[in-house]
Amino acid sequence: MAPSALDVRTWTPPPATQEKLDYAELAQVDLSKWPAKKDELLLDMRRAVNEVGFWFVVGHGITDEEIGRQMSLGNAFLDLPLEEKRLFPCDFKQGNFFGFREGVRLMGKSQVKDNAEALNLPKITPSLAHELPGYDFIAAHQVEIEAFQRKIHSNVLAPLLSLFALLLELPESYFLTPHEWDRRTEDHLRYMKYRPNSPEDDRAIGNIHLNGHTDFGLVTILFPQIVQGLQILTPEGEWKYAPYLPNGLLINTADVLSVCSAGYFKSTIHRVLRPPDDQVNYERMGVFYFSRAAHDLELKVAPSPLLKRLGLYKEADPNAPVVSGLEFTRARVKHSWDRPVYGDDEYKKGFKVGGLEVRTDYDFDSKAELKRVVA
Ligand SMILES: O=C(O)CCC(=O)C(=O)O
Ligand SMILES: [Fe+2]
Repeated sequence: MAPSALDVRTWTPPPATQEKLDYAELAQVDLSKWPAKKDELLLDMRRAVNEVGFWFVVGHGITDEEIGRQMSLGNAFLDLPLEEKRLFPCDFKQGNFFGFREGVRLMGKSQVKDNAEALNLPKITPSLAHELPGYDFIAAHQVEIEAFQRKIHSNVLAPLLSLFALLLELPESYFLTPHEWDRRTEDHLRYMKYRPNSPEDDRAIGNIHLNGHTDFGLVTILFPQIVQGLQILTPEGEWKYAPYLPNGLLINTADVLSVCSAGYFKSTIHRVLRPPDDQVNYERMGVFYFSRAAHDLELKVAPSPLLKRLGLYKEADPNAPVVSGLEFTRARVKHSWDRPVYGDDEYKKGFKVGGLEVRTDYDFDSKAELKRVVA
């Protein structure tokens, strides 16, 4: 019998690396303290966001089985024939990231193509039904994908957004209300797979599978990744590997939260390298949830008492055009992805949307330069 959309082979994780890598020391925030031990959790969060800008969330209630099942679904989808995956490509001309992203761009000045592919799925909710890519495979698994997305939203995103607001001494609902489940946002669940490169290709691209970058939304949730490669730029200006923590969700703050907090929450720079030798021949399957700006969010500094005391608050210029979350995100995606070469010189120039200048050059050689950027 021909395989049907309902047949999903169970994905099995490759073995952990035995190599001694230089790992970042990351805080762990236990979300089972939410909301009963809110004050304690706020202290934990303050430490986590101010240290590296990447931290682990534990006690979130999402099981290994649920995560493993999503890895299996993502893996099965990305193993479909290319013609099928190509049915609903991301419309980069419009800065629309929903759909399939093929590994077609050339990496910098090399002749090597991007070795990663991804499928980005909007929240499965009526207000965004028109954005859901119409694959039979997704339709066949829609109910469980929606349930997983909803669980991420209620168990992880909602408490985090509330805690960000409380840290800024804003009403708890400040970020959450515009990003409630049913509201239109550019959030997406992503299945992403890097396929092994030949040693020659990796040499040609300096072993970099994903250039240094920041993420475009409020916060990114990375499900456990056993195949090493992700590196974080620490406040000391050093690239350190993100450790693997079973059932720990890796969290990082991103551009929109940085704009809304005048840089109090840093948009953390990270990149992905060729895996260590004992994992280099495995595919690197990943599941992520990218929280992105609500369509109607105004990109401006929040009127936070903390930011005011720190001298970071700046009232928006009443004559400057208001940039919406939708405009910002679409411009950001278009700038990054609507180009044949990944990370070319045009890309590195950054771009402007409304009165907002967005920096996109995170390729450095010297430690001094790294330090300047993260300061
Ligand atoms: O693959 C990873 O570990 C990170 C991917 C990432 O940073 C991104 O897609 O923005
Ligand atoms: Fe990223």
